[in-house]
Amino acid sequence: MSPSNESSTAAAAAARPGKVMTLESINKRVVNFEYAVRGEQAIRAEQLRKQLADRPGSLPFKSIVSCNIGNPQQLQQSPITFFRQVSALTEYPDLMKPENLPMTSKIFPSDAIQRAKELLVAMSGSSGAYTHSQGIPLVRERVAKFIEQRDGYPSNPDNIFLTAGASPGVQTVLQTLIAHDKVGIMIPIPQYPLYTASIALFGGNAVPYYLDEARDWGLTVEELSRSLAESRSQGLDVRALCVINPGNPTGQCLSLDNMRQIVDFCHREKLVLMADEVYQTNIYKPAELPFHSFKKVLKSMGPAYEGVELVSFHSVSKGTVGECGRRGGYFECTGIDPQVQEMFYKIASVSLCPPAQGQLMIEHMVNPPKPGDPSYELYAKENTAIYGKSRPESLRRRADKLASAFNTLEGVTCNAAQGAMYLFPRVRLSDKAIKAAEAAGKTPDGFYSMALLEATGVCVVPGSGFRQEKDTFHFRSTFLPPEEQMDQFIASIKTFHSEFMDKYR
Ligand SMILES: Cc1ncc(COP(=O)(O)O)c(CN[C@@H]2CONC2=O)c1O
Repeated sequence: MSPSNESSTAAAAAARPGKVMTLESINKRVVNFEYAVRGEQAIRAEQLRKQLADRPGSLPFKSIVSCNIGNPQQLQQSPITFFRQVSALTEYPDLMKPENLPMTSKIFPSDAIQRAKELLVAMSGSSGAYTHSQGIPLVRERVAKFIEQRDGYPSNPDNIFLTAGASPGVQTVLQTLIAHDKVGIMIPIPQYPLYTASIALFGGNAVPYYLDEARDWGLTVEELSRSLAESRSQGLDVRALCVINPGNPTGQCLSLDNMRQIVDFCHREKLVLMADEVYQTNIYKPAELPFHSFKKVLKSMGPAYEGVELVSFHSVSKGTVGECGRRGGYFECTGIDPQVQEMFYKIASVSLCPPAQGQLMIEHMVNPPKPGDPSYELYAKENTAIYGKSRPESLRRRADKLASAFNTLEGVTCNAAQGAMYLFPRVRLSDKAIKAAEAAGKTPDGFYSMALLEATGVCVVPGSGFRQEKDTFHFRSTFLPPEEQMDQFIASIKTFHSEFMDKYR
């Protein structure tokens, strides 16, 4: 190394005596963004889970109940058998070799074997191979067919991008939209923190519009207009409106009229509509509030709305599939400039491809066994057990039972869940509790949620993690614990709440 290089190296080392990467030196956006669903409570819950494993009986409860995350299979929701049979066969194709088929056919139904063979061909022979960056063409064709059958309007596989869950799809679109630091993205409050976290990471501005708790978390165009006018008056270049339907954390479902108003609003105000529809099969009032996709609503409004730019997101993480860890999702582009779609493809190609097994799970979700297939009877039974159509289904019962229990608690009100998998009760806390929270350096609902965890093992997410009306306090809980555990789960919350309220009167 030449003397001048040596001196520059020494100077560089002297200028930075410690680590290259420190909280002071790394990207401030990374330091500053927050994602509450796996925040302080979740981290503490894992510590307590480990303590219980290492020292059983050392805590006032026997187990941690993770109600902080919509993770159905962590709370004993069983996977759909057919989906796992196909996954197993695609992961170990030797099972389908002629010499093994007599044994395999005793365990795997013929339609699972046939589906696995078909999908292996679509994946150039192995689930270990990279796939097309936009996703396996056959799977995208099946997603398009599912969308056509659901909505009654054409869908083009070339406008569909398979992703490692809906999250990276949302991030791809936000990253593409946020071209400078004055870009605004409208998000609901309360909101799922994927949006605020991603907007912050990409250097944009979250533009809040408030859902109305008194009206079942209703969304009004008046509020959208207020929020948009205010942010534009502040010089923001507002480019998109994010809608989560059914809502997370609030569980509301939009009416058809409300959806038409939202599409018209985006049309008038030239906003990209980002429709997060990952809970589209978690619908608990199908008669009064069935799910309508924004794709269908937009197309039903006729040629005057052809120019509206819509991106719709779906996932295998929710509904009766609940395969969160497999990382499967997709987004469909409607009215998006083809050259911009090429940019989405370019972003996707940097990560090479979404997980193959995640893509296969998408195929199973949109193309499950049909009546007459050997696996249909079992599929229909399993699907009904989790989310029946003809009777009050399990998830719906749990949602109503837990909401009713919350509404019996002193100072608590809770809207019923119309969809999704969460309840978002409001807790009215005493000044004494609020002061104790401040003294502990926590938000009031963070203080309450942590006390709940320490006393009962129930892990929820403080409402502050989703943002909320000023001076209101909430927490978000899933209603996923198995029905047979619900009574004990509710009893522990009731006991805790009564003791907490007495302590801080
Ligand atoms: C509204 C919404 N959109 C997107 C996602 C991302 O899903 P995938 O990336 O897994 O497809 C979630 C996940 N829900 C989180 C995870 O569990 N609890 C939550 O609130 C969500 O609630």
